[in-house]
Amino acid sequence: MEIVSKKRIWYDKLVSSFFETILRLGDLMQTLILASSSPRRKELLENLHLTFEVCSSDVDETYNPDHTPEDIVMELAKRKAEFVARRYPTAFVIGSDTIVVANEQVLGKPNDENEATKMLQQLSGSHHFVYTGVSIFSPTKHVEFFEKTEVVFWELTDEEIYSYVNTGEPMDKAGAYGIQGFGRLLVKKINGDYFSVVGLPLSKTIRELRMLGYDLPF
Ligand SMILES: Cc1cn([C@H]2C[C@H](O)[C@@H](COP(=O)(O)OP(=O)(O)OP(=O)(O)O)O2)c(=O)[nH]c1=O
Repeated sequence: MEIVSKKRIWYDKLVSSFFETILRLGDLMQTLILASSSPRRKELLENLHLTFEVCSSDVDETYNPDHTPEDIVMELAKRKAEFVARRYPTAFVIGSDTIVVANEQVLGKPNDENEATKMLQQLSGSHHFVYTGVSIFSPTKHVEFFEKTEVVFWELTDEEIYSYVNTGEPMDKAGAYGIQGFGRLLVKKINGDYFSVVGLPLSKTIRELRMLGYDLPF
């Protein structure tokens, strides 16, 4: 009788340590997913030597123009992250969205070179705001936030705008410029987070990830 119960105890211990090991392995294998097709966002995370997957989310990006810019970017970021988080509920998923706001007008990505030229004419010689919304799903929680950065452009000549549009750089970027590329030559100064203009407020995103329980290697 005593032998049976000792065997039982030994067996129970074995089973529980097996499950503990599985749980610990689960913790070790935390998966991070960037829900974006933006090469810039991918590069920003890669520069931190983080291990992550990229999963673009093909969501509808229409929004209610009566909403505030911060609500628009957070809503779109959430849509992107949620789409991927539904498929991978145990992962940490980051979604992000960037828009440019000049004179209360929202500028997204230009549809053609003509539109890019008009956007740059509008930004020339004045200031605008870049809003980036971030939405992060953890296996148990969701957080979202936005960053607002002021960017001031030099007065641009028609030739400058023409040759910048000809580089092709404006075409997949909100406001028709990339501050990380040739577009840096159009910028007189910025007030706020540079990385947010490129598409992902890095330090705040990493801080939020850590608070959600994601183990970072630094
Ligand atoms: C203002 C500015 C925007 N951008 C980019 C960042 C974003 O990629 C893009 C804004 O479009 P988004 O719709 O935010 O992103 P995306 O379509 O490129 O990628 P996804 O929706 O899959 O996440 O503009 C720059 O790269 N540099 C800049 O200076």
